[in-house]
Amino acid sequence: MIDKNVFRFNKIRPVFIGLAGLAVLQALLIIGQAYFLSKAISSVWGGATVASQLPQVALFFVCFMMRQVGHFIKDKWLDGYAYEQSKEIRQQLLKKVFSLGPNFVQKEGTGNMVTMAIEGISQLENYITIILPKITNMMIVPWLIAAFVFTQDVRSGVVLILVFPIIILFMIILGYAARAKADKQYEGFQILSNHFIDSLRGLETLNLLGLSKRYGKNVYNVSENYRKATMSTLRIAILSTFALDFFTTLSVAIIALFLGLNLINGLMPLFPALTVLILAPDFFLPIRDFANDYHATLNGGNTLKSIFAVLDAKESGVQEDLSLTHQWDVTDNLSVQNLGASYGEAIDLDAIRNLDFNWQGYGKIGVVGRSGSGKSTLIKVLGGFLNPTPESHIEINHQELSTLKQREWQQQMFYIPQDPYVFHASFKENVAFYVPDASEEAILSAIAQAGLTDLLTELPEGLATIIGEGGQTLSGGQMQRVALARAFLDHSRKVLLFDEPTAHLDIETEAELKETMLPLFEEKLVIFATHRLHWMKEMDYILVMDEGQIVEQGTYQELTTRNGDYHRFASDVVGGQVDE
Ligand SMILES: Nc1ncnc2c1ncn2[C@@H]1O[C@H](COP(=O)(O)OP(=O)(O)OP(=O)(O)O)[C@@H](O)[C@H]1O
Repeated sequence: MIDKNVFRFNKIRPVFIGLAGLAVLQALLIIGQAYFLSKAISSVWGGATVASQLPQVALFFVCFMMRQVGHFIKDKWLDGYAYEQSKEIRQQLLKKVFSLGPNFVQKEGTGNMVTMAIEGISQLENYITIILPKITNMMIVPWLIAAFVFTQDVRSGVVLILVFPIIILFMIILGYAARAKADKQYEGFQILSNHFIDSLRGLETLNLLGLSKRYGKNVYNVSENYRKATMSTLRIAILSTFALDFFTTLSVAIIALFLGLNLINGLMPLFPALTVLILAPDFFLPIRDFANDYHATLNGGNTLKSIFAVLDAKESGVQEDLSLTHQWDVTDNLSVQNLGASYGEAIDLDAIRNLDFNWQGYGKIGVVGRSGSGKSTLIKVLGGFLNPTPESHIEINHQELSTLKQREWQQQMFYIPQDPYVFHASFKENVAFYVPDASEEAILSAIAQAGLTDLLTELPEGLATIIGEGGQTLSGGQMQRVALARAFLDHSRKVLLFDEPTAHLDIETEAELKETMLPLFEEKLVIFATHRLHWMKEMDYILVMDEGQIVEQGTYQELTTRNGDYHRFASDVVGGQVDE
């Protein structure tokens, strides 16, 4: 009934103890209410004056008011707790997603992760504020009421105790059916989220290909499936509410019948009969309350399970403490042997394998190869965004590492992917991303070096213009130049990993930028993956990749004089066989 993941919330024990205390108090107040009300009515019935019963009526009101105050305090307290917990879990979730990296998000689906962090967390709040108190009430309140009823009329107590397990049994049977439906509904929800984000991202492509209508139909079908799954879960939820209402009303009616017959036959005085009759609906109230939100319990349970599954996801690759306390310099050494990596266990062939190379100090290493040869994968492994296979050997300054996901390494590294991300923030903030306290003068100079001055003059609010999604949109080439401007601004990072940093630029623009980029490469370790061979002349060393392996390596001189893979690749490029 209670999802065991709940016990992983912070400070949940005191919460359960508090809820249990409040449930006991509530049960006592319910009993008090019934007791004083029946006392007053039965005394007036027995001939006492109304005035003489005023103290009983006042006590009834005190119990009634205290119940309401109890509810209010409980709601306030749980709201605060739920808010704190959801904030904490959201932070943990984001931290975990960051450390699991982009491949994990890609595998799980961006839409799914977004809805989990937003909608999922609000369901979790719901679970804490609504479901937990209802479950605790259900476990405590009926038993205290039943105990009191036994002191008044044993037969009524027996009826209550007999009906309770029948209702629970019914709930379990319906619960099993509802769980299967709720699981299906949750799965549908995840598919819908992924489909929706996917279609928003691909809107431009779909429009261009004239497929937006067909794809729209696809989203419609997925949402229809989700609607059907929701309706089917609701059907079971409504059925269970109806069944519970039916049984509880029937039980109250049976008790009323017994009490009525006893009263008519003079076997029982009015006071206990009235008290039991007032208490009987309150005995069933917690279970009815819970049943009304049973559907939300299942959803909350599913969300908890998926959130904690992400939090428990194993981060492959242990974080050894890399002892690199200074910025990369001429004395430092990077060596990889038998390096391999894959994107998932299901994929048979590793995206890269058996890579060996060794580098000391500064220098420019070019990585070339056909599309799909593994250049980006190598850069991702070197950047620590993708873990290598367990057979790989990586060493920095002869320190063996199982992954390059090392804070000390990543903090001195600068990475430009094929499609750099521009955040929804001002132009200035985007450029000063790595150096937030850079002076305006330095930012303007970096912008000029990246060839973005023209864009800046066109932006309505200059440096303060919001760019990125929801702001001024930039072209692929402009985004790459923003990423380059970030690199021009940050002189402290000595390791540059570039994955086709100029892929979205035309040849003329690239030639212009190349002049400003080359000085940036001085006194740095640069690993530069590209299709465009003219960069290779500037490189100190070249790795030629094909089908996930380094097929040739050496200096530009060596490779151009040798009639090897580089030569063949270069002639294919010149001959137009390779898409540049
Ligand atoms: N996210 C991913 N999930 C699964 N497989 C992938 C993923 N990214 C790349 N691959 C596969 O890994 C192999 C190497 O791809 P990679 O992107 O490293 O090549 P590349 O040389 O950088 O190509 P390009 O120049 O087109 O970017 C390819 O077979 C590709 O299909």
